[in-house]
Amino acid sequence: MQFGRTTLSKFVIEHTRASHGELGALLIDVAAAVKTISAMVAKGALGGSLGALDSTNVQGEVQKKLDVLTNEAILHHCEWGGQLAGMASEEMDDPYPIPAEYPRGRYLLVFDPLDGSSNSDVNVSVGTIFSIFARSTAGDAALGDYLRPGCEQVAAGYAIYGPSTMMVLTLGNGTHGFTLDRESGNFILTHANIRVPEDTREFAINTSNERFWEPPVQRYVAECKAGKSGVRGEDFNTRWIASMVAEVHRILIRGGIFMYPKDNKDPKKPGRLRLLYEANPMAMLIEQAGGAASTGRQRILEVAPDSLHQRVPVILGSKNEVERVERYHQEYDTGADRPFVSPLFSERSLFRDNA
Ligand SMILES: O=P(O)(O)OC[C@H]1O[C@](O)(COP(=O)(O)O)[C@@H](O)[C@@H]1O
Ligand SMILES: [Mg+2]
Ligand SMILES: [Mg+2]
Repeated sequence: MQFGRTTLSKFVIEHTRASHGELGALLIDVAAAVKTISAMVAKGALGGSLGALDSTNVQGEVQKKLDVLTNEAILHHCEWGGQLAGMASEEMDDPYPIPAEYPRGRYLLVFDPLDGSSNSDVNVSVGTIFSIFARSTAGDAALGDYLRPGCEQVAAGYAIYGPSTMMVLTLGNGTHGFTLDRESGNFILTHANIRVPEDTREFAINTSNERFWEPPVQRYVAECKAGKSGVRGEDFNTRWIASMVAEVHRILIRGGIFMYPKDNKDPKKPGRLRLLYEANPMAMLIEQAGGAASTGRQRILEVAPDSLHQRVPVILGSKNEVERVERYHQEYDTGADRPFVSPLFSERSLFRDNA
């Protein structure tokens, strides 16, 4: 390591003086968990942890061995430090109380321990996503403490386990990327103040769901696909990795739009991604980098959660494209995208034989 470079530890302690370093100490524990997970994931088939278990999580998804192991890694790295009032995760039905032998703090840590876990068996990038809220006092968290809108997050971030391991972090003052230097074991600030380009010609969506999307999303994607020959007048490129972390990372680095929109595939699910530990932290990171994050009808960070594992439509990335998709939703909801047809000439009109 070259001395003088900014490590994640130095950065977070310097930027959390207002919380007397408590939040910084928690983030250092999260970074330690990330290093453990990075080593675990990098072992691949040699680690004996690939493949599925017989169990399902609260969302009815088959758990991978790595889903469970990475969840435990975060719990055990972060439970003892005295900063936390509780934790909640994609892989646990209910919030995790801090064990009796450890002191309580005022922070709540909510996380997706392994995002894109179906990709771990095929050696494609996966990640960890986390979100941090603060209570006004230290003590054990109640369920209601977790149900806060994303605009109240005090920090959010993700780790990406790709060719290199990175942690991307926001404390509400820009979005910053740190690359793991495996020789020294330190995360080094390599991407200060990341900015998402406002325009893009790249979109990411799982097009196998096209028939289930709402018309505004169908309209947007159809226009991108029409390229030079359509209303956009430019060709677009498409990407789908099926790891939200990898998609968001690409968008932070070179722009783009990512959509997992509302669809009618399963009426019980208003979206695929989970609000508290996927959408909210990514929305904060993207907004802090100058991008936008929306459900199509509302800023994600303003959605008031009503349950821990609630799902939400997600449209995020380059500002001008996200705003265009929002406009298409608005035009659809108000009927402004449909030509006006006088009721006199509609199906059952005065001028038709309605008998
Ligand atoms: O398989 P699909 O429907 O394309 O869904 C992909 C999406 O699901 C996720 O893998 C969900 O995350 P988990 O792996 O944590 O359940 C996202 O990372 C990704 O964007
Ligand atoms: Mg996930
Ligand atoms: Mg997951």
